[in-house]
Amino acid sequence: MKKRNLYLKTISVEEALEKYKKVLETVIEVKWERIPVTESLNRVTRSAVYAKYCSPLFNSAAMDGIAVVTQRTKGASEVRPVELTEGEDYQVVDTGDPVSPPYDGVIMAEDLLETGKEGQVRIVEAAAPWQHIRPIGEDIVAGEMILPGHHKIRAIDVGVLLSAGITEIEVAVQPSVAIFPTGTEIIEPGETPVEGSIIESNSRMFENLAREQGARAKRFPVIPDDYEKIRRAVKEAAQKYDLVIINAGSSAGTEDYTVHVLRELGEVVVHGVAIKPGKPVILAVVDDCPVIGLPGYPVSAYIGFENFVIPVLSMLGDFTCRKNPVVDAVISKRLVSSLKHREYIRVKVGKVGEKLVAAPLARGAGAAMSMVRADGFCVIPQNSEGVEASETVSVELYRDIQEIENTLVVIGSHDLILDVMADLMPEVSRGMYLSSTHVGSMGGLMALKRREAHIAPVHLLDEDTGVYNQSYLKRIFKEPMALIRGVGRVQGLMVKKGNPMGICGIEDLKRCRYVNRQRGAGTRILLDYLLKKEQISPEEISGYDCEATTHMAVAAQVASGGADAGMGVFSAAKAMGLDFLPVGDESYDFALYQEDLELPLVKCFLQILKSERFHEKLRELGGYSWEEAGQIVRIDSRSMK
Ligand SMILES: Nc1nc2c(c(=O)[nH]1)N[C@H]1C(S)=C(S)[C@@H](COP(=O)(O)OP(=O)(O)OC[C@H]3O[C@@H](n4cnc5c(N)ncnc54)[C@H](O)[C@@H]3O)O[C@H]1N2
Ligand code: MOO
Repeated sequence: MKKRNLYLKTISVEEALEKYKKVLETVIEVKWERIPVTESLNRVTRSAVYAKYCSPLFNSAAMDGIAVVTQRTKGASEVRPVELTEGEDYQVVDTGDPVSPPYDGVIMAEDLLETGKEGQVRIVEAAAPWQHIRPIGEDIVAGEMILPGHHKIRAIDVGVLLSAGITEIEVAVQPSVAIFPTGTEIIEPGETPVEGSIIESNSRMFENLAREQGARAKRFPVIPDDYEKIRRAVKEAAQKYDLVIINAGSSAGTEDYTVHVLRELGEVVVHGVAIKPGKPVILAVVDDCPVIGLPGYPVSAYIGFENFVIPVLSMLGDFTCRKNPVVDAVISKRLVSSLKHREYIRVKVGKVGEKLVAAPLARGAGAAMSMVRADGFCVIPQNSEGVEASETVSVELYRDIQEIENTLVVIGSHDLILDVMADLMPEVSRGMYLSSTHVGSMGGLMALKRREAHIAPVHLLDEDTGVYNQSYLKRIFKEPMALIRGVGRVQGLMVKKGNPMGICGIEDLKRCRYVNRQRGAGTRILLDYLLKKEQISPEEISGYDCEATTHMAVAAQVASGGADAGMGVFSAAKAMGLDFLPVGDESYDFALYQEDLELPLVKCFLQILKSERFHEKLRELGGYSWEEAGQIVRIDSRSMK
């Protein structure tokens, strides 16, 4: 068996960083260069910058009008106007023109009266000395400090530097970063993947993250898992670049060479940090150059970059580490975490009433889409076992709070139409968004009850009446509720193309591997109802306990051969190229408090449901009906008693 590389994961992020910084302080230093001010945006000043010239450079008119000898305007009033003569008492000036002795004040053009004579004006109010004159140095005085050292130059700074006569400035050299993706299974984007190929993506994410920080990044082609090739690349890059990032091969795999290479070439200061995702980070130094090994999984890679690469770039480029705003939010479901590490859980955040609500997304280190969907990270500290639903947590935001406040929070049963609606929301009403989290119909109603969602999409069959949704709202809520009618949709069994198992109905599930939905999902309730009708017990279904949380996840499981059948909507089967055997029609509606019907976000939602654009999309997806979409059913539980 090939040698594995077991690493420690007990050191905290802070300890690891401190240890690394201590070593780096002895080997790296910020480099400086002089550049034109016109190209200095976002660069960092070395030391304080002082004005060369005053601004304004001379006493100047602040208004269009005439520059006057104020002494001669004395006593002017409505009853005793004063007439002034050009060349003697005044001179015509425009805003910004110099005003020099004997002139010592400016009268605005609109305060001048005609006398009918060329070169003469009449005034009815005296001018005070220095009136409407910007004195020399009013804005900037020569010798005054304009910017301090270690300051990131902004657009306004560029303007002021130039007005003060500064054309060149000494700034930190932008750190240069070499990025090496590694892995024999990794192919370049655009190449055709075969089984086992992974399309290279991390290096491009690093490249852009580094640029966002103000560094210069050079991305190299993928290096296969070959000790010698990796060694040569790192050795060479460490001579030429300020920082080297080597991606993947950081953990315990038989072909994870990174740490061995770095040990041979230099010093590995840290391997493994108590952080999840991102554990197998490597912090090393080769020939006085920091070399950081980041894990291969995209989320781990991102978190490793934020926590370790950015601080090192800040040391190299004299940047201040950018910090995302941290807010308090209520977590929408229980989260269990290990005591051993700090965990970064991606969350969607929305504002319902006065509180911010964070809904956790997929936790896997490979779930890059969870980062695309997320509005921030909920950070569960090391030594914490997790948090209960409705507890307050800290969320590090990376989306604008204003956008979050303009987001309709939809939590409940999943359907592909929610993605379509989220796409249409800003199109129908600019600046409005929709975020959806999928926890099943009952989960959605519970979120609504805790006032953590605006809207809960539901499809819950009342087994006694055969009517969908209404009886559940009456039973669960005391408040006046409303049901916005959504779509009718066909539920059915999804099976592999050509139906190789010859599945015809519920009875046939007894002889195949099934993939179920999670407890509380309407689709699962429908299955239970159908099983009961056919007098089949869940134990007779192999895979009854195997759960997926969305229609698409069920369809993907069947498509990949992980299961023979699963239940879901037609559109999911179509999207995954599966055969579909209808078992019934159901109503997929939206529950909310009646008082929320007036919210602008809800009005926009209603508008979408009734729009032709939306119906067109439903037609494309297939398997839906929408005659009643957008109709409102008011449900008042008291009135039924
Ligand atoms: N026995 C153990 N196995 C693993 C451990 C462990 O402690 N013991 N740690 C796990 C953890 S945690 C992580 S994170 C990963 C890190 O793995 P590596 O850094 O060694 O990376 P690889 O195994 O080469 O790749 C992981 C994954 O990421 C994909 N990948 C790699 N490079 C790229 C790229 N440039 N762009 C996109 N995706 C990339 C790669 O194909 C793999 O799917 O190790 C666990 N294992
Ligand atoms: O560190 Mo790994 O990123 O936990 O999955």
